[in-house]
Amino acid sequence: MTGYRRAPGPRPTPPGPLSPDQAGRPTADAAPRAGVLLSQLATTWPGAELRGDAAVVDCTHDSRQVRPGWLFCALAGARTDGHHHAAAAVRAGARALLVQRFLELDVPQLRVPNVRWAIGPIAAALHGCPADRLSLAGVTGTNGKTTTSYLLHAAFVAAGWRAGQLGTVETRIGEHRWASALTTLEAPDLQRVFARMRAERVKAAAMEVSSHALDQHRVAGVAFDVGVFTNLAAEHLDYHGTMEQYYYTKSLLFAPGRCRQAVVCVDDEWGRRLAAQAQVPVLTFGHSACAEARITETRCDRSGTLIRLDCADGLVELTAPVLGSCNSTNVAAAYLTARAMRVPAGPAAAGIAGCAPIPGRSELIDAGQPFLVLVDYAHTPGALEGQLATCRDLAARGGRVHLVIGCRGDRDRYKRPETGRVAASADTAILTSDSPGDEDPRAIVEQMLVGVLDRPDGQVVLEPDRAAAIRLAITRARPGDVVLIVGRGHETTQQVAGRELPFDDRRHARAALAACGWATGGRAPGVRRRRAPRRGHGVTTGELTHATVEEAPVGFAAPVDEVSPRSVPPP
Ligand SMILES: CC(=O)N[C@H]1[C@@H](OP(=O)(O)OP(=O)(O)OC[C@H]2O[C@@H](n3ccc(=O)[nH]c3=O)[C@H](O)[C@@H]2O)O[C@H](CO)[C@@H](O)[C@@H]1O[C@H](C)C(=O)N[C@@H](C)C(=O)N[C@H](CCC(=O)O)C(=O)O
Ligand SMILES: Nc1ncnc2c1ncn2[C@@H]1O[C@H](COP(=O)(O)OP(=O)(O)OP(=O)(O)O)[C@@H](O)[C@H]1O
Repeated sequence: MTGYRRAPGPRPTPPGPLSPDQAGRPTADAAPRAGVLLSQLATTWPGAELRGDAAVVDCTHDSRQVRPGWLFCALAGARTDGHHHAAAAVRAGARALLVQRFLELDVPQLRVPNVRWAIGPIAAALHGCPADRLSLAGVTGTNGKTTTSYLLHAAFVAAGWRAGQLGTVETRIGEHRWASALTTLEAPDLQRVFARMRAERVKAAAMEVSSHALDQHRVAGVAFDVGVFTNLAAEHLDYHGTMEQYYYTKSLLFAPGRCRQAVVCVDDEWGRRLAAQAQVPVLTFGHSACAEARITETRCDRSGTLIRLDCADGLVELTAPVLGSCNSTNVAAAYLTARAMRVPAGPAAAGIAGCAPIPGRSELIDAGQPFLVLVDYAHTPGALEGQLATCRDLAARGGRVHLVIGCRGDRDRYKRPETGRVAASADTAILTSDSPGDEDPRAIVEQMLVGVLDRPDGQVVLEPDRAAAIRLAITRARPGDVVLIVGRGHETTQQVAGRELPFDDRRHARAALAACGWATGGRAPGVRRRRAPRRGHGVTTGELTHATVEEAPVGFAAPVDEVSPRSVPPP
């Protein structure tokens, strides 16, 4: 994206205090602001055509979000065209429109050739380009974005910086936290958050950048100090079409103007290609011999991961309370990015070492039971393979691994047989539902079965009811075993037949443990209570400042296709 420059004239005042809306986005409260003239915003986009003029105080791409005095940006989408919703936006108080074609509506309008391309820079200009005054890291890749962002955020905090974070799980501004609806916010929401960060004196932020966001220009108007690439594996191909296109979209983060320097993991072919092609300064890292910063050793146990990293700081030993060897590159990415952003080495390492548990990422559920229960967000066959290897390492000698896994509905169907094949290497693979959406969960499980046809009987169990699958895994576990529940991680709802229904793997795991006599503070008869969990583990996480949906009662366990429509407020 080029053609971006700051709007002339006075900067608008920062937005008022934010409050979470129902979808979990921080929203500006209706604080009166002078606003920015449409004619000023017009100068940010070459070729923009103006009809009328008015000062606008904020902007949105969604007519349902409009507040009095805002600019409504009409996006032509895949399902509907924002231009059809402009009249509703005006009725809701929109003072002006950003359009691709002038509309017969009596409000000032700014016409640009493509609203998607312009919306980021215009939203940035409207808020006074707040990202320009933040130190920003953008993390992209198929796996590891969330984990790396949390570790990086912890490094900022350890340096004494006021910090921000944006990603799949939540948005954090200093001590404020909001649950996320998207990995990367839409441009108007993103710029509003940056403005709030500036108003709250945030110095640096770690942000996940999804391929959807890059494709949809959500980060247009943002220049990252550091762009981080973790890895690439087949995902979202029903959106991007091919791996080549997926790679190309990810690589947009590393274009000059979008990031100033790149920190690239070269453990896969895509990272090596990116490092060779990027037109910004690149620091390569990973296990690979060609990496400039090389991980020379990785050790994992129940307390977390330790790596030795041979880098510009010398041979650095880093620990992080994140389980699993897949995290070695996340730890290295966080450290190297923190250093590139001028976090001193000591605080960078200390912050990563002291990072709080990351919701739904190898999260331990500890009710004192003599086996491990892990809830994780693995959703690619490669990530699952890594988690299973970790679980085998964590199991006691002779211990078994019981896996609960499904594949999401309405997307990435091609992953199902391969996921089934990898799943079948667990001692017990319980194939179940995972947010089936409009698909029949049994049909999804059958597609996973294609990959496990050659597995011996008894290891693979079909249980489309996810709650029952979790209970089954936990009742099968013996001392020294590991129960791995993957796919939903931090998520607290799933999509079932057009409805968003409450479901939290962690709650169901705790309920199943309690049903077996294991509960925090309690003790199953005849079994000795394990010692207290080590630092960073066994802690309930994900307690955000609001819930987007009501929770189902613990133990809610109706079969997935018999769940009644309840508890879900409209979006
Ligand atoms: C598949 C996908 O990416 N869809 C995105 C796309 O939707 P779309 O083209 O279908 O939009 P649409 O529904 O036709 O609406 C067009 C426009 O009309 C507006 N509208 C619509 C109705 C109305 O009453 N009023 C109104 O103004 C909409 O707000 C929109 O601006 O354009 C919309 C506006 O930019 C996005 O919000 C929407 O993301 C949806 C919410 C979504 O779920 N995206 C997911 C897939 C996503 O982005 N995920 C990634 C992470 C992926 C991962 O790693 O797992 C993320 O960054 O979160
Ligand atoms: N560097 C990595 N390489 C491979 N697998 C990883 C890596 N980091 C994490 N994983 C696995 O992928 C899962 C998702 O990790 P994480 O949430 O950090 O990635 P993400 O890129 O943010 O994915 P999402 O956008 O879906 O949240 C983890 O729960 C873990 O199983």
